[in-house]
Amino acid sequence: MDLKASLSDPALLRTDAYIDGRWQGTDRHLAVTDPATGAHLADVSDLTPAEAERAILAAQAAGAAWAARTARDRSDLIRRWADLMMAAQDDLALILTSEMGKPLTEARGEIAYGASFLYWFAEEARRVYGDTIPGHQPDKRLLILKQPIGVVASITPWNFPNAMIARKVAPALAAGCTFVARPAAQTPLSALAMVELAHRAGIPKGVFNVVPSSDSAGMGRLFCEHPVVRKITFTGSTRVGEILMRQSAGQIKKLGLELGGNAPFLVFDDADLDAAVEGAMIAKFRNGGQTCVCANRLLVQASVHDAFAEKLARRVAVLKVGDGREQGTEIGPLIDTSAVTKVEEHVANALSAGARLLTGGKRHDKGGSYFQPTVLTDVRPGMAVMTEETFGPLAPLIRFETEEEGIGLANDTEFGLASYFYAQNLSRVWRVMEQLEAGMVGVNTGLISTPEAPFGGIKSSGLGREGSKYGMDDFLELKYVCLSL
Ligand SMILES: NC(=O)c1ccc[n+]([C@@H]2O[C@H](COP(=O)([O-])OP(=O)(O)OC[C@H]3O[C@@H](n4cnc5c(N)ncnc54)[C@H](O)[C@@H]3O)[C@@H](O)[C@H]2O)c1
Ligand SMILES: O=C[C@H](O)CS(=O)(=O)O
Repeated sequence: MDLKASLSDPALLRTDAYIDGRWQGTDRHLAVTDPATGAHLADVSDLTPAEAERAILAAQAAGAAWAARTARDRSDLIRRWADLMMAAQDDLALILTSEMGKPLTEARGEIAYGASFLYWFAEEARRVYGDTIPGHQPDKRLLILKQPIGVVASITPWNFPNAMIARKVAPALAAGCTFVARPAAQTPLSALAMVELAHRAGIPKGVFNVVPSSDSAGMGRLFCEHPVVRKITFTGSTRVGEILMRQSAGQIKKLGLELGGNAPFLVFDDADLDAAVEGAMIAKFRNGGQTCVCANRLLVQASVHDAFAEKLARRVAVLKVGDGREQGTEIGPLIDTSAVTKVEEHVANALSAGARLLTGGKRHDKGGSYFQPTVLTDVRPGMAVMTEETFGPLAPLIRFETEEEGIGLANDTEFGLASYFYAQNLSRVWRVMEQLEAGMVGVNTGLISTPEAPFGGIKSSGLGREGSKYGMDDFLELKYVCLSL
């Protein structure tokens, strides 16, 4: 498929780096391929860390003027950018599905989700309030100023190639910071289309820069070790988050870490089972199971287990697997064949230890990186699916007897990002929500992400929050002024 010819605005398909307001090519390129077909989509500039440093210096040069603009100015520019993103929703979704694989309906949803962070922080920009504090002496006046951190660098994953950048760049620019984004090498086209639209919106040169690169580790070291970069905002695995923490410790660099998950999805005996099944379908199979907040373990109270398992397996068995561009596709290809191998290994590990297959369980007949949506039951502690993030369309069911046992199983993980449970008894709802060790809890819902709410986790799932009124604080420094009259 000729992606550029398929766009109503072919100029959105950009392949060079965007630094200091200019498109800049290199003599090395990284190939972007279509996970649905394996077809070559584009060759994108592949920057070395030395070349990417130009973006850091451009962001530094642009910083003072951007911070000096009124909040209203920054707000208007960010909102105009969001308007342009929504006007280009179909093209941006086609670019996203082509490089990442998710169904077009979900890609369109991601563009709206990404834009919603721009709209949200366009408003928050104008509400960065300081404080005055009653003085400790008659001639003292105490002030609190909130000022932008400075140059921010982002490293983001392939699974939400628009929204994961939008959720970071929006508060950063709203706060008066400038930004250098290094997108995942698998999905740079979405980031480059975003910055094309930022350029059209009038975001000044140097404020938002995008540096594609296949040198993940090298770019990480550049951001961690460069003194001009004052904050790194990372979304990805806990493994890499730990590397970045170690690498940036020498400069006490501010970090925002949105890391791995292992979300429990509890179904109690007083749950509405039909609602729980629909919630599980969203929480488990959205983006083919390739989201950090996916239900990784489905914990079902024994008395309702068989009824829930039968309903769920029936729904999963008829999910339409295919190219994300085909009408009606519900499950696209996984990002690559190594992702398929991981799902296969989790299924084999569970079956060999006594789990039972209810539906799916194998690579899809379509070949490539397609996998059958799968439900296992009789899963037990000690199996890989209980401790590792599967990141694919695999729903493992685990029985539990008592509420206490269910909560104990849910919390038995190093992670603490999202969690979900279905119950109707009000006292139980309060008990469970208070005891779950997670940054986010969905009660009788499988979809919790929204810009109004703080997104983030505890334990090995990360540091900080993105979105909500709390999301601005991560891009601001507090300055205390003691004024003597
Ligand atoms: N908490 C969240 O909001 C969130 C969102 C999406 C994905 N994730 C997590 O991300 C993981 C899946 O995404 P992934 O496979 O792309 O994760 P990953 O950690 O392998 O890669 C994430 C990004 O880091 C880069 N990277 C890899 N090694 C690096 C290094 N040594 N130094 C600097 N950067 C490096 C990658 O190129 C990519 O751009 C899962 O664990 C998922 O839970 C978390
Ligand atoms: O996995 C990445 C995203 O954070 C998931 S969500 O769309 O924000 O829920």
